[in-house]
Amino acid sequence: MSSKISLTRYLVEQQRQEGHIPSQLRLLLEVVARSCKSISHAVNKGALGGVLGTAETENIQGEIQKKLDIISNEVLIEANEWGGHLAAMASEEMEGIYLVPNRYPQGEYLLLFDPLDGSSNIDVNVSIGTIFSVLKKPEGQPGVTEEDFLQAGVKQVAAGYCIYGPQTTLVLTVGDGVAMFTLDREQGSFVLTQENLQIPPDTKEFAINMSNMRHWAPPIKRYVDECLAGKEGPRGKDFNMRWIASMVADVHRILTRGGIFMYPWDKREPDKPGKLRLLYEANPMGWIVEQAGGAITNGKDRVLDIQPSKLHERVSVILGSKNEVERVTRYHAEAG
Ligand SMILES: O=P(O)(O)OC[C@H]1O[C@](O)(COP(=O)(O)O)[C@@H](O)[C@@H]1O
Ligand SMILES: [Mg+2]
Ligand SMILES: [Mg+2]
Repeated sequence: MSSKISLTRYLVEQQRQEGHIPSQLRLLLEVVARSCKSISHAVNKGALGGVLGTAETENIQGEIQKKLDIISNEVLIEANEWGGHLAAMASEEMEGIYLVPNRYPQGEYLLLFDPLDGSSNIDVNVSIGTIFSVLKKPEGQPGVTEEDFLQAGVKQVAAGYCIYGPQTTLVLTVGDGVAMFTLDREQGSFVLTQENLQIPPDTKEFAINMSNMRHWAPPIKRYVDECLAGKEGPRGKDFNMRWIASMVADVHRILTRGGIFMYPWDKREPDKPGKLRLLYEANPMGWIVEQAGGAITNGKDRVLDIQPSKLHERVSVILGSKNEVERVTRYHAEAG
């Protein structure tokens, strides 16, 4: 790239030329990006910053929190409660919604996030990330309630993630394709490094936690069995497998070179639709994937059309290269 375009300049251009980003949303996204930069610094310090290890507390999902889960949550809350033009926030790490202090006029937006995705990888120095989704606060009433957050993924006005890996990279959509920004540590700013990302429709790479194979539903087993059969099987080609156990890292790979990612329903906890959370994991990642020409379903329906019924709702996720996602979804339909 000949001239460096910062995230700020990119957003200003989008606002001016395309009319996609109202100024309040632009400022909000800049605050989120600044928070991700702080989290990235904390991740980089690792043991030197005292951020590794477990905090000995549980979140609402019954998961033991890591120190970095809590630190990242605090960074996002503190930065956005004063600077983000928000009415309220919701997070994987908080049971209820977080109302920003009263101000006039009240912020128009709702921010949802998974402050630290891939927690099991924190202490082993493997890529982790932050996922975020922005909704508009429904009009017509002064306060904010949890119901205001229960909007289908198609209503998102911005979505993104930041991956803390060998590079810190922020990926963003406001509904006009997907753009990628790399953190320039010397300058301290995110610089545009790719625009209009496209996921190839076909792939030879799948991502699923294979240790759960015995618990899967038949359509998932059928799909993976066919991949494993390789050239000699019905697909007539060999497949490769990757499972990083950080959704951000698996999705980032798929955005870069294609692939399919699955965290489906399984028999371990039959009453749960899946492991991943609809509002702050599946919906933002799903919108990014769709904006890059990919697809996301829960095996049956498009995830972005699901009407949520609770804040921490879980969902089965099949996302990535379009033809592969359609195949897995068809296998579910054929199995009834
Ligand atoms: O350890 P498992 O069961 O393979 O689960 C891995 C999945 O869990 C997650 O880590 C869940 O996210 P959190 O770390 O935010 O709870 C995903 O990022 C990842 O895809
Ligand atoms: Mg997560
Ligand atoms: Mg998390």
